[in-house]
Amino acid sequence: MTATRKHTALPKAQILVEALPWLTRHHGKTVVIKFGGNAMVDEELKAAFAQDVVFLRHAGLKPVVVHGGGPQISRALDRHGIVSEFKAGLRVTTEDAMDVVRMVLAGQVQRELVGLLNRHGPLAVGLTGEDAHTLTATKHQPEIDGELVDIGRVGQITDIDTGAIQALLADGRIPVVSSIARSQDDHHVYNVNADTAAAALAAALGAETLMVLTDVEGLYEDWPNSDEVISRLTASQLEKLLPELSSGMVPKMEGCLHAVRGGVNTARVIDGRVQHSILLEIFTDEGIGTMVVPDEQGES
Ligand SMILES: Nc1ncnc2c1ncn2[C@@H]1O[C@H](COP(=O)(O)OP(=O)(O)O)[C@@H](O)[C@H]1O
Ligand SMILES: CC(=O)N[C@@H](CCC(=O)OP(=O)(O)O)C(=O)O
Repeated sequence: MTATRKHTALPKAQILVEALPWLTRHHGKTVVIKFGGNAMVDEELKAAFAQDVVFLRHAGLKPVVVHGGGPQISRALDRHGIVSEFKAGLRVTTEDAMDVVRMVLAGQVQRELVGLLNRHGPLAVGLTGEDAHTLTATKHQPEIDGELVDIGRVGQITDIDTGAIQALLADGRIPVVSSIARSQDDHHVYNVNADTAAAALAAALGAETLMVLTDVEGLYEDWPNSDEVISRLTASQLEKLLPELSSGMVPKMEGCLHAVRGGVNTARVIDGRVQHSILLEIFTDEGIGTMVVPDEQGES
């Protein structure tokens, strides 16, 4: 009986041992995980995401969650009779739309993730970039066809104060951040793309890794004509590719570039629709999805 039990438990022990090199490399390190709204497919997946994050925390890492909620915002705007429009991958955000964005991100999506994480103990604390000056922004006007375009209350991050997040991490908590920023004069709030916010936070926190969970397998080489995923590229290679990218991939890959250039060791875009995609990263040397590395790490 005991021998049988030992026999069936052995593969499980081996699996834990296989994770050891990754866990050793990341012990005590900060990992910023961006959970995209498109990757929040169903309840099971969201619960599995929470388990993975709690696992990392108990394995000695310091996970910081930055969440999106694009589709959830679009649905809520629709209910308010506001049509969603995107320019340069960013939501055109009127004053009225901003109220809805804030309500959905901070009041719904963030609360839900905090709840799922806290099923495992008193770990997660939610905040938005407005809290403790975490994210300060000015109005962002993207350049489209050589002209600056007004897209309303969309913010470009100018300052980051990591104090509140660092304090939570030091206390063993898991910060869950909504991508809303305050203006310098504190008169209004801005809608910040969640990929951009996650990347900026990863750089400011000196994170080891940025993981971006989305609804595709990674960066496709020739999207939408082929589903060949680029598995690894350097910051310079990515920089050359940026002008060719479209829609949601623009802020995502710009964010990865910003993070890696800002000192983050690796930035990864992975398929959040796959259950336990974060843990799968731990058990595969080259990882899944697309990995962006600093130029010094070259091609391999
Ligand atoms: N080269 C590309 N490779 C993969 N996806 C791309 C590419 N170019 C554009 N996309 C689009 O970007 C989307 C992901 O961005 P987005 O919709 O903002 O997701 P999220 O909610 O996770 O931030 C994909 O679903 C795909 O439609
Ligand atoms: C300025 C801007 O576009 N903000 C985004 C914020 C949410 C987000 O980025 O969510 P995903 O990561 O799920 O796309 C928006 O309003 O949709």
